Amino acid sequence: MHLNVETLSLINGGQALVLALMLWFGTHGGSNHALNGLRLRAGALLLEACGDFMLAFDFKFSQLTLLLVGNTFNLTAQALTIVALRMVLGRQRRWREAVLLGIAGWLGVTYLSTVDPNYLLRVLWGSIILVCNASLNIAALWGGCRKRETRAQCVLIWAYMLAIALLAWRNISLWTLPTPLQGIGSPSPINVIYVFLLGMQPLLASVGFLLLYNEILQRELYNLARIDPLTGVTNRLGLLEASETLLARARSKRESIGVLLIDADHFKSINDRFGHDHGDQVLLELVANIRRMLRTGDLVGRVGGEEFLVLSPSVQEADLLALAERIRAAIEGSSFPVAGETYALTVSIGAAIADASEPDMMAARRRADTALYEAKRAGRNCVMISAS
Ligand SMILES: Nc1nc2c(ncn2[C@@H]2O[C@H](COP(=O)(O)OP(=O)(O)OP(=O)(O)O)[C@@H](O)[C@H]2O)c(=O)[nH]1
Repeated sequence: MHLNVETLSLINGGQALVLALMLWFGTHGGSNHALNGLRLRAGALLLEACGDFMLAFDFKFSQLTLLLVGNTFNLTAQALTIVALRMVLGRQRRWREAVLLGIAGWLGVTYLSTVDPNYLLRVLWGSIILVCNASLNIAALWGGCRKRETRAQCVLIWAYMLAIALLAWRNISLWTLPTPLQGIGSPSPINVIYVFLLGMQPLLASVGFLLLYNEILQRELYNLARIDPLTGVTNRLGLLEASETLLARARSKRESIGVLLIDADHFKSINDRFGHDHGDQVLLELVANIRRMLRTGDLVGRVGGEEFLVLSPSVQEADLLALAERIRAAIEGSSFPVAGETYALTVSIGAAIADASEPDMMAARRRADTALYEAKRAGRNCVMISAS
């Protein structure tokens, strides 16, 4: 089968246009950085389509117009794609690098076409710009690749690396030919792979964007279901899951887990006196105080209202009591700013140890609850531990 450049460009342009419309109309109805990134990618596809259509109808344009305008479309599309990817990932946009790369690409190609025409060097220069492009995208994706929940990022990094390897292969194979210019259009394996992937590029990159977007949505949903929106700490569901994970780890190490139930004393009076919004601010301050007292590996979550749970792995009773006492004293010693006044807040704490042999954490939670009840009955602002 023989396809000329015009036909290939028409197919590519049509593909990019359809994808641009799908992405644009399929992402309306909301506004956040990831959705805006997808829309920017739609804009880039539209420019790619314009560049391809110019090539498809090249007989309508002069060589110079084709070169200058066509490259402006393509290089702007590449720059927009870099920024769009960063937006989808929630990173800083960094327009400057993307724009500078586009300008360098445009100037280089223009110079090698008009001032000092050299087709081979132009191919090399275009490849260098594409490699820089791919590298900027890899840099944006890099941070997440180590985590298991960012598999789409890893896939995209591999895809960009493969693109760099192919560009290197194509250029090395061209430059090592006795007559490199003739090799550019020859049906060698690398040229066939290159043209095939170049043709699929709008589709492949768009699928990559959607995979990333899907992954980001999954992560947001996961967090929304497990994070308390007011205080930003783990909620009940998150605590339940974390409890099981910690217990499984404790079993394997034959260690125990400390459980603390922390409840603010007379919190209702804050709401009654200052209003609910100020009560919320006090809760935030309370969580910050608790967090400051925890070791790495300890977990704090909100059980509900003004009650918090701390899970502290690998502790004995004495360590747990010391931790609870530190938290209690720190809160008693802090002044909580409320509506221009300072409020002296105290907490009552019920403590319990979950033994590694326990089937789940529920029994320890209940014991900590009983101890908390005793602390309240004993006059509040104190720590009680339950017998295991
Ligand atoms: N501001 C605010 N208040 C909350 C929130 N959740 C629960 N509360 C309030 O916390 C108060 C808890 O009241 P109580 O259960 O009577 O407990 P308390 O006043 O702290 O008294 P003791 O626990 O017995 O010391 C209620 O007034 C709830 O409205 C919240 O998210 N924000």
